[in-house]
Amino acid sequence: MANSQFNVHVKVFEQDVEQFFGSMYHEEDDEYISKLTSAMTHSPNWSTLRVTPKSQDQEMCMEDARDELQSLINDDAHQVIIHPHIPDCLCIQVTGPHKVSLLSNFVVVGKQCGEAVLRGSHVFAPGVIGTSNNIRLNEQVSIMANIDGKMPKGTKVTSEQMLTGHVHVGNGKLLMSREEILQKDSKGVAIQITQPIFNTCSFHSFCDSKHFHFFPQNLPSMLVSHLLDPQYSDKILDMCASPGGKSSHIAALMMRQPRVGQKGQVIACDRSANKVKKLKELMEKLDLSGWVDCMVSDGTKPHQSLARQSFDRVLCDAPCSGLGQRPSLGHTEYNMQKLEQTAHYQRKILKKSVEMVKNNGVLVFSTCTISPLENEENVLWLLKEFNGNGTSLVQLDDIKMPWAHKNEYWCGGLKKLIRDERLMRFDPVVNKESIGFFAARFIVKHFNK
Ligand SMILES: C[S@@+](CC[C@H](N)C(=O)[O-])C[C@H]1O[C@@H](n2cnc3c(N)ncnc32)[C@H](O)[C@@H]1O
Repeated sequence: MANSQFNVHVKVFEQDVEQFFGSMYHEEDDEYISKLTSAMTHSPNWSTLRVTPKSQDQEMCMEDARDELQSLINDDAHQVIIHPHIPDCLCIQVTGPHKVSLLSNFVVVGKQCGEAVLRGSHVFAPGVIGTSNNIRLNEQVSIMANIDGKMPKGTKVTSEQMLTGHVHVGNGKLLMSREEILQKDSKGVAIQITQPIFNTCSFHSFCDSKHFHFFPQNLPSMLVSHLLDPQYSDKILDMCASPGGKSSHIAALMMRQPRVGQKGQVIACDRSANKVKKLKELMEKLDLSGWVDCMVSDGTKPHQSLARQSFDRVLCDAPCSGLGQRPSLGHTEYNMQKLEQTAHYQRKILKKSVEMVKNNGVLVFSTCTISPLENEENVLWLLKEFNGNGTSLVQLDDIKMPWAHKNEYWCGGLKKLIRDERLMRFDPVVNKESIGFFAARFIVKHFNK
């Protein structure tokens, strides 16, 4: 049963951030902010997986991929659909919010764990903070997410404590005793979700059928690699590549392009050595090591082995505030000052990204946030910084963007850009199918003097 009462009373954004968004998004809809905060606590209504044939020589037949995924899921309630516009995307509908009854016994989890449950995960032992008294193995319990983060681990919790500061995120079956769950270094699934608020098939890592890899990836992230439009012989730089979703997608697209010229290459960089190690492991698992080279490189000062103006295409999928991620139980770690700092940091990486692109090459910039400081404002900054008066000119590419924002929530100079439909902006209020996201594609020219 759908629960129209799923109005989670959490503060989604800090007050100054909410005020700022309010000042940016107001013209046609003065209820926009309340719609936005409600949308942020809800799940997108599709789960999406990217499909890649396991062998380079195998044809990409989406009907076969859909059938193989459907049999892998083995559940008629979750129908797999081929996305009507994205050639390598399969979708599974998310239903909800469902009405789930509050039970007398419960387990309290941290905010992040609660968000993971809303996104389809079971509860893993490290995410548990406390429990009600006398919970028993195999019984049904309610899962309550602690929002303020103030409850100490190991608390025996009373129902009165649940009246404020907690959100009911689903019910499940207890698979471990209280002692097992709360002991140090406890691992594994502690509660198996049986009654989710949002119901979907959840995939936490990629899975395989006989002929296909299925890689869980959100819909706009998939579009980014299509926007980059990699060709078979391209040399491509991914400035911020971990955990590797887009690098692996770019390589998968490249290898299926007409084989003109020499085989190309993706250089997948990240600042963190540990993340680069995991990136390499992922590329090996996906049989992409022959296409993707992974290296430690800080985007604010790229590694000296990476020659300037040598890449056909550069992706700057910048570290961001993540304010588009949903369902969310609050993005309150970001105030305006932090948003400004994040946008500033992105500019440093963007500037270096421009330097790495060949003359007449392509740059794609993307974030998973809805903060205009990091998105539209950074686009305006980039166009001004490289306006051709110096040694480089950066221009928005003259293509119509899929999913460009058609509604004019934006004011001032930004509105013109939106009208031009040259920015891809997923808005959680408008785009029910996805998280909040942003991307833009540029052509870079250099005048070497
Ligand atoms: C949005 S994530 C990238 C997601 C990735 N493109 C994908 O599709 O899987 C941003 C990444 O940037 C990395 N990062 C942060 N600062 C960086 C820097 N100065 N240079 C390179 N990478 C950086 C972080 O480690 C993080 O993994």
